Amino acid sequence: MRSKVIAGNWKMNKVLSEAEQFADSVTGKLPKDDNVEAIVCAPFPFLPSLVEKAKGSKLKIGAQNMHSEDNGAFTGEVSPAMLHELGVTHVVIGHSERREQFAETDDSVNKKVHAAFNHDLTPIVCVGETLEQREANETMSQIETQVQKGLEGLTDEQIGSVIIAYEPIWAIGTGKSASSADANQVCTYIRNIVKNMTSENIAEQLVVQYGGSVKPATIDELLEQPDIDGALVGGASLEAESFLQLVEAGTK
Ligand SMILES: O=C[C@H](O)COP(=O)(O)O
Repeated sequence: MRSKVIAGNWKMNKVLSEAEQFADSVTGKLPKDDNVEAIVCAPFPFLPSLVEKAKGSKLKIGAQNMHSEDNGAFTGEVSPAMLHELGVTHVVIGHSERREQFAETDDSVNKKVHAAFNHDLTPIVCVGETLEQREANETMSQIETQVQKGLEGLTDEQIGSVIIAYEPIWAIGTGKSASSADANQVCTYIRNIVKNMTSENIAEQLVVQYGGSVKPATIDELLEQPDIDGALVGGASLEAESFLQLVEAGTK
């Protein structure tokens, strides 16, 4: 059985003291259940302190982006090796905000996914359609392109350990979540794309999350769906109490 994976994506929020307070509030209270994983993907300056505070707890710490190269003349960038040495375990790749505002493409996403595996980081690969694409019935073709290109050239074993986050762009930060049935339909489709790219059983290992206005009040219904294995959560992951409720939902 696949574990449920609840990942908070703090985006560009909090200052270090608030991040540390959050870690102090949640680390001792996370459920011991092995069937749920809890991750916080935080801004770069918080990572060393959060990794330290999460030691010995169930909380894992992720980054929200990285460069695909190991090092070089890339002013302002952070490499996968830097993240790995800090003790970061996960990295969000290709979030729609990065695709839209920082010109990330399926090609750069693919390079970063390979780089993540080269440095023992688990990539959380974001895919999703705009409202215009949904209304034009282009959701599935958009998702198919993003998944196929994003995972191109990976081994079956690597594909089986990727986390894919399905995040319809119109649902992000809008308070307007996809219905659980609609979200599940796309997550099933993602699993089928991966089934066609890999050998037997790999797609069954794949963790597919839903993201987009997930709240403690809506997570149960989402996690009851057969192909939704967790959530990538922005706003509702910022408060310790709400994050704990989301992770608790993964134990049910
Ligand atoms: O990465 C997280 C998503 O962009 C969802 O953000 P949200 O939960 O604030 O809608």
